Amino acid sequence: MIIAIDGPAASGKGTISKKLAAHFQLPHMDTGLLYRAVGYAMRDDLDLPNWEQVAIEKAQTLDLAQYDENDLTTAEAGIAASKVARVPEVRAALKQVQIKFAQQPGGAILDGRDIGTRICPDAEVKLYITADAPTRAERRTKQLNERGVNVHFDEILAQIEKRDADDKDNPAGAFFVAADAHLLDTTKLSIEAAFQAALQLVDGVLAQKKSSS
Ligand SMILES: Nc1ncnc2c1ncn2[C@@H]1O[C@H](COP(=O)(O)OP(=O)(O)OP(=O)(O)O)[C@@H](O)[C@H]1O
Ligand SMILES: Nc1ccn([C@@H]2O[C@H](COP(=O)(O)O)[C@@H](O)[C@H]2O)c(=O)n1
Repeated sequence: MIIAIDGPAASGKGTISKKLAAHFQLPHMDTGLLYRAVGYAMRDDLDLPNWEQVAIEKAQTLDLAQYDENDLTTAEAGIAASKVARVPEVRAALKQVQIKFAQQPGGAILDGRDIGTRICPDAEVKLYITADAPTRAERRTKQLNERGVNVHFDEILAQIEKRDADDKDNPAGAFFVAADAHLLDTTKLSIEAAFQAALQLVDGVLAQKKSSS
């Protein structure tokens, strides 16, 4: 079974994906980390005249295991990720990694921006997790502050809104709600309530598929 989970920055898709993965005992891939790793690897190279070619080479030779997740989950790495994500050949290289992960026996859960629309268009279940931008910024600010990173709500909100807009109008991307995705707005939900709502949606789709097969 493949579960595809998409949504905007800091919407809680990773949190829900990890909990669903534990529940269904499926491997999980946070595909944003792939783009973040390429962005982080490019941190000193993004001003080079040939930065796109350098990014393509880094994506084609990416070994995610070589990166520390703390380095990848910074606001700066998110901004760099959004930039390299606009290069079609970077997306093509990372698509191969994602498809290989999705096709392992028994299935998988992947979360990102284009999982239901492009990477796994035939996924059994597709969820689109969202929350309003101030709520997402508040959660991300709290997350970074708790890690000792001194950021303010206003700057994080501005970054999230810019990243959402850039991702949505990325001509190389496919960040939109898949026609067969189930929408879940977590703005007013606790983590546990959001997980239970997601689980209910997944169970509902699986029950419907079982009864019609
Ligand atoms: N429903 C919720 N209520 C409160 N906090 C939440 C909720 N969902 C997630 N969070 C918190 O918000 C932060 C961001 O969540 P998470 O990393 O799951 O988002 P994401 O969509 O995967 O982010 P990214 O865009 O970076 O991939 C985390 O600190 C998480 O614990
Ligand atoms: N499937 C994906 C996943 C991510 N991106 C780009 O990476 C950025 C960081 O992603 P997070 O999920 O960690 O926030 C994101 O803003 C996108 O630009 C992507 O294009 N496709």
